[in-house]
Amino acid sequence: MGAPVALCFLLRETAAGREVLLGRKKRGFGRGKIVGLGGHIEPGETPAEAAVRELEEEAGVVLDAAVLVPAGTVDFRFPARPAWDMACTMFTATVWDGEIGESEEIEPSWYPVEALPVEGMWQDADHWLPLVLAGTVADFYVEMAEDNETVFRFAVLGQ
Ligand SMILES: Nc1[nH]c(=O)nc2c1ncn2[C@H]1C[C@H](O)[C@@H](COP(=O)(O)OP(=O)(O)OP(=O)(O)O)O1
Repeated sequence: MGAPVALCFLLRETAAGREVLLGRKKRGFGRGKIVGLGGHIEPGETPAEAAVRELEEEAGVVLDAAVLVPAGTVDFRFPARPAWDMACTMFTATVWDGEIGESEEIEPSWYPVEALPVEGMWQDADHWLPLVLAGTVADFYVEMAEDNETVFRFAVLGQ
């Protein structure tokens, strides 16, 4: 299993349809890519606690762990670079506080769920993110190719 990370997708209803909060990574791993908000789970933290902490650090979002809705997991594998392997626990939330804003790490933006910015995301995101946002709770498996960019294998393990 890879390093434990937690992500939380905020969802809001607008006149134009449902939108999800994603962010452009400004530094570090995946720099330049549009990603889910979240990050590494620190020792002693639950995935929900990590999601709450990361969303505040990255985008000023104030969440109550009790409102997080479990949304499955993704096992990210990078066989050519195993140090990048990550075991990701996901949540969604429709209730939060705080003023959403940019941090040194992430530039957050709302995107229509029906028109995700897949061109700017990791190439695997198109396989699992639409399912997650449609409410499918599953354990996804993503294995990247030698180039660490294209998808070698994708599987939905449990629903
Ligand atoms: N193949 C992949 N597809 C994808 O869509 N997101 C991926 C991915 N592999 C990793 N990620 C995401 C999950 C998570 O949002 C991010 C890794 O977290 P970060 O490196 O941003 O962690 P932290 O916020 O803890 O950063 P630091 O504080 O800089 O360590 O990369």
